[in-house]
Amino acid sequence: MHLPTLIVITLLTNLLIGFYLSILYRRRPKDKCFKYWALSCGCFVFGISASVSRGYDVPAFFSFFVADFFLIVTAVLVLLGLIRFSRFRFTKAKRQRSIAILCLMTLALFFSYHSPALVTLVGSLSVAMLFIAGAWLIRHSVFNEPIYTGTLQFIFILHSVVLIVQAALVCFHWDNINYSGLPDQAIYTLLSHVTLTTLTALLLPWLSFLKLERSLTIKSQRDGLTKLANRTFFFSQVERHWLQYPQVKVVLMMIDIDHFKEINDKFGHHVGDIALKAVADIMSKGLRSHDLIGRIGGEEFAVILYNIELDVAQQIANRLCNQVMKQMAVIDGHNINLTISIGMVQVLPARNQIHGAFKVADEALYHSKHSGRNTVTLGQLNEVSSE
Ligand SMILES: Nc1nc2c(ncn2[C@@H]2O[C@H](COP(=O)(O)OP(=O)(O)OP(=O)(O)O)[C@@H](O)[C@H]2O)c(=O)[nH]1
Repeated sequence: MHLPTLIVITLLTNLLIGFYLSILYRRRPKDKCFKYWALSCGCFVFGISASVSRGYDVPAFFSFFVADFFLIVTAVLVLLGLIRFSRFRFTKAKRQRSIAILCLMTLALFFSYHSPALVTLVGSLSVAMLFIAGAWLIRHSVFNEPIYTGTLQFIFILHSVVLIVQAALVCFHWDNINYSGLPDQAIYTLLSHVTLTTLTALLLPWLSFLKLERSLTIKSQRDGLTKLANRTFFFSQVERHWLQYPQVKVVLMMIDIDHFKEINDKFGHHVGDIALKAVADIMSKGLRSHDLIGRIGGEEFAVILYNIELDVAQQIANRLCNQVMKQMAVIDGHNINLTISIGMVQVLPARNQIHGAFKVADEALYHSKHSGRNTVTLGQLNEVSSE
């Protein structure tokens, strides 16, 4: 492809992506990553435009030092955006070390711009190093989209390889490099460099949309106060599991806080909320990570214990009652003496007992309430028996 045309297309694409990212940043100023990535597109356009001037009668300070400096800043801004995006812990020590390395790169660039070969070597290796750091950063950050982060990591590594090849070509043709630019062979590495930068600029906003979509999905599935599954999500998960694993025995527990209205009336809703969160915490910590816990009403919870024997489930239910009684005696300085009542039933999903199971567990819970509360009642499909 005709090089000037490709460069013009790349510059225009980067300008458009930069403009788009700046609009995103204006709409969501909390997401600082967009600001850094928008600025990085701008710096890239400026850096490449400055380096294009190498074929003309432009001072080497501008066409080499300024151009390569802006390309280094481009990579730095991409990394800063990634740090913001992934909430990577960028400690003070790491920040100081990074600033020191950047100062060294700038100094090396400044002292080498009188030699076209040396400045190109320093510029290429600096940007390659920054992209290796980017790949490392992606690897050590908590991203939830393995395919896209894998692609991004691959692009970063490929980018570093391309720049290292460019540096090698410079070493190889050291004496042929003059102020009008790189040797012919390096044109391909330059092309790869601009293409990979454009790909990165395209992938980054895409990644952030996936992240936003995921966080909205999680919000729609969770109860805002306790962070447990909300009613809709809980029942959809139960149905899904019931259909997917019809042979797995499960135990369903319905859990209700005793005399919760009195706690609200006596101590206020604020204390009631703290108590709800504390009960949810006790359940989350006391159950296995694959069990499903949901807040299905104001002070009512439901739990599905998967693949469990009935006697073990009963022990767990009794333990929960005891833990709540002991740990919830005093909340926020008030003696609230909170307890819970539990109704439970064992179900074999294959027998299509879902709806009946909730009814029986509810009846068992009702039985617990009427037998003095702070107790567990085991229901059986078609009959209810107190423990
Ligand atoms: N603080 C707080 N209270 C809530 C919330 N959701 C529901 N409630 C309260 O929970 C109380 C439930 O009261 P009831 O249904 O009478 O039940 P109870 O007082 O626990 O009595 P028993 O269940 O019979 O032991 C009501 O006062 C609701 O206002 C919430 O998110 N926060």
